[in-house]
Amino acid sequence: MKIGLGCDHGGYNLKSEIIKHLQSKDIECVDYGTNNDLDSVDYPIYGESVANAVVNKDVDYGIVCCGTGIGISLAANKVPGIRCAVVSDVFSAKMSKAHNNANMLSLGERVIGKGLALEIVDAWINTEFEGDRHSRRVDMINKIEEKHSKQEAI
Ligand SMILES: O=C(CO)[C@H](O)[C@H](O)COP(=O)(O)O
Repeated sequence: MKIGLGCDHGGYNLKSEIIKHLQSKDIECVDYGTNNDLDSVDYPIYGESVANAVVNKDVDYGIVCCGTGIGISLAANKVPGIRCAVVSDVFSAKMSKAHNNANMLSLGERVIGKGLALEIVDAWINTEFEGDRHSRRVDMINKIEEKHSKQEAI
């Protein structure tokens, strides 16, 4: 499994811990920045970079972090094909994969501690999409995306 990771300054420390954790499990990580917590940067840049890597299949999944996990997930979710879930508990992490087939996970460094964040990451990585009725609903989300991108082109 290959995971792309990205963050702004507010999520840099958590992203670094997640990379260390994943690498200790021999999971390949591609880091799309940012590279420190001192320089204030704009989270949409990093949300979009990781989202592009996921839709282009450069990586299998994306994990992004900012202060709350919200802004960077909003940016990632603007890229067609991305389902990025902001998660702060283990149950939601599992469900975001099992029911929503989330291909990106977003975490808030200013919201949850490292211990919980790593448990969330493990739960998310180790949960499979259940398909069945959930496929129909994910397809419906994709249809909404298609409908609105066509409207944009008019
Ligand atoms: O959580 C975030 C976006 O959802 C950002 O990390 C946060 O807004 C950055 O704030 P600041 O520039 O004050 O450090």
